[in-house]
Amino acid sequence: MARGPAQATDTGRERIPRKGRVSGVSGATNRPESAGRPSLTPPPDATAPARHPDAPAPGELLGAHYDQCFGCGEGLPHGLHLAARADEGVSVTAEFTVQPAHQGAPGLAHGGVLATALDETLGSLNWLRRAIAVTGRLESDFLRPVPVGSVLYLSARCTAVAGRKIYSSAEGRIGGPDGPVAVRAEALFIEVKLDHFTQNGRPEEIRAAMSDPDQVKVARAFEVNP
Ligand SMILES: CCCCCCCC/C=C\CCCCCCCC(=O)SCCNC(=O)CCNC(=O)[C@H](O)C(C)(C)COP(=O)(O)OP(=O)(O)OC[C@H]1O[C@@H](n2cnc3c(N)ncnc32)[C@H](O)[C@@H]1OP(=O)(O)O
Repeated sequence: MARGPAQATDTGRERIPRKGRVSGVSGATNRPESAGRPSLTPPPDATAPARHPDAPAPGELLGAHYDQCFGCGEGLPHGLHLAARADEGVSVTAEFTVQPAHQGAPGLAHGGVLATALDETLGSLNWLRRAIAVTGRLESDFLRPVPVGSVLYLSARCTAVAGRKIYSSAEGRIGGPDGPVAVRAEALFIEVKLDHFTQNGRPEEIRAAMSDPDQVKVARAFEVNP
């Protein structure tokens, strides 16, 4: 894989050498396209991801992790309403129909919305491992424009785990599950405890979530991760 001047630090995040920066151009660097890659490559001691014994069988729907989630929640009219299905191993599929509310240019999906669809699909993989994790890094490629009304056929798989770091990749095809790839992403998710949400989320939503028995059930299922 081509590597630019970015160097991996001992934390896995890359540092751009001073001499690599473009001076005199406001906000610009000559950061190469490959700059993000080092932290998305599993370290040598990474292991293969393992499915939780209670993970849904291949073909089963995973269900939303939170009713108000923009990606998977059913409670938001303009959300993506992504419904991920377990696949073999630690992998999932999902479909997303691009709505007029998701436009960037006339008649085309907004790139940020497509990145969200990839992020959500990747995030749902963690349910198969019963790990609570948040996106640390998401690198997306947009290969084809995605028209409003199209169905994006998404698939994602977890590739490796190293401590709290979870490596995964996803792609979205249009025109059918075997159609051309329109978007793809590689991601690094970081495992967190439930208190990541309870300590950082706005209190009114946290209170509402904690008094919703269905939500508490989801949170408990994560907590009994062996
Ligand atoms: C009953 C009530 C409760 C309800 C709960 C319901 C259940 C919910 C269940 C499931 C929810 C899932 C939701 C999914 C939604 C879709 C996915 C999203 O959009 S998530 C949102 C966007 N992401 C963030 O908001 C993260 C913001 N960032 C952070 O909070 C921190 O930076 C965090 C937690 C990611 C890491 O912080 P640190 O202090 O814990 O850990 P450090 O030491 O910094 O990192 C650990 C390792 O990861 C690497 N790392 C971290 N961030 C990195 C990055 N950006 N790039 C490269 N490496 C990174 C570090 O270099 C370190 O590596 P080395 O262990 O030293 O090898």
